[in-house]
Amino acid sequence: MSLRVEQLTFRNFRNYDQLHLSNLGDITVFVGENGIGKTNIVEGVQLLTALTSFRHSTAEHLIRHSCDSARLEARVSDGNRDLTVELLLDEKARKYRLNGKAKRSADLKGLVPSVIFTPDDLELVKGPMTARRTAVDTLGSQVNKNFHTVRRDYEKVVRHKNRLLKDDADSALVAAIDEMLVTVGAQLTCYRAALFARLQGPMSEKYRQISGGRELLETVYAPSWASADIDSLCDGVRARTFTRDEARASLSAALEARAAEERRRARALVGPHADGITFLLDGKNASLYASQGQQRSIVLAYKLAEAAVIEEILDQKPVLLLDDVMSELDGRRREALVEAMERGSQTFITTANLDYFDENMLSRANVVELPYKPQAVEI
Ligand SMILES: Nc1ncnc2c1ncn2[C@@H]1O[C@H](COP(=O)(O)OP(=O)(O)OP(=O)(O)O)[C@@H](O)[C@H]1O
Repeated sequence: MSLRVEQLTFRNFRNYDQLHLSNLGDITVFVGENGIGKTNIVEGVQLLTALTSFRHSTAEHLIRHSCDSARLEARVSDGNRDLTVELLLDEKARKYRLNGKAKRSADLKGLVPSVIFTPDDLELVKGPMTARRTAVDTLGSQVNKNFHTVRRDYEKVVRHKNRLLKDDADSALVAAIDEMLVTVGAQLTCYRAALFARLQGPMSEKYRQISGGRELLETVYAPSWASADIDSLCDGVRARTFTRDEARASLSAALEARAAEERRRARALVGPHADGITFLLDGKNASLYASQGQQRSIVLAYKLAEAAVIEEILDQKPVLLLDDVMSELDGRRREALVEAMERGSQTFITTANLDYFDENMLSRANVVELPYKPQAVEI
């Protein structure tokens, strides 16, 4: 059985002086006026489950104004195990503890996975490539600790390389960092490609359900050494996977071919930070051609596929965090979400208006009305 969040306690987190929520059931709906602190709760749960914040918040943002530190705690249980996950924040550090023992965040990844869905997620389709890479990497980090470590190491290598190129450093130094880039970059590319291969099927299938089978959704993962020109990507490339040695060889060749250009532009152009991820609707780039409604459906299909992949890899249903998204979905898309909840994922939902929820769902939910001044909330 999957671990579920049973209790939440926040101290000096965002606008909460104290927040204590107990007896959390399958579905909890937080309802309240704009600016009351609904999203803050979802962010807190994400920090205690996915161990990251979709707002990419710093300690300064997370700690309640004029306080020095914050503490967040989740009691989780699967009926056999009772665990306490804590996050302690101050200006200098972000420390996690499990049952009182200090843990690196990498060690807790995947313990209580979550999938978050917010209105800003439209960026996943219409935003820059980096939004799609980040989404895939965040998922990868939850399902595979090594993915998390390799991605962090890779980011350090690229930062270092960019510094060298900016300083017009000696070519021996650039060659040395390129060697590291090939080793770490090939690993990251292989992890991404493998994860993508798992996501593709469920994503297309969820989209088919949501759209009533009217359009075909495909996803293309193009490593930085391949052409980013969608029109030139044949079916073979769409489905491509490769071994680590093949990735190393392709990365090395691309680095060599573009070395002069990297020197001229004084930045790293080859490597997983330049990989392309594209959604295609009936063969056309969805970022450019899909309507707003189609883009929303792609995001929803992606999120539902994420939940399916997490469950498949970790054998654990992820917690669903739905921040103010019900109002944006039409009946068919809402049904797809409700169906995912009914498959047993614990769900936290925020809304300013309960009218978007059907009676049947509300009757099964724990509805928490946040008070006007929610500094101290005890439920
Ligand atoms: N570090 C902080 N210290 C104190 N208050 C904060 C801090 N960070 C954010 N807030 C407050 O939290 C509130 C916003 O909370 P949140 O984003 O959760 O609102 P919401 O209920 O989701 O609103 P909406 O329905 O408009 O999306 C704002 O009033 C903001 O001033």
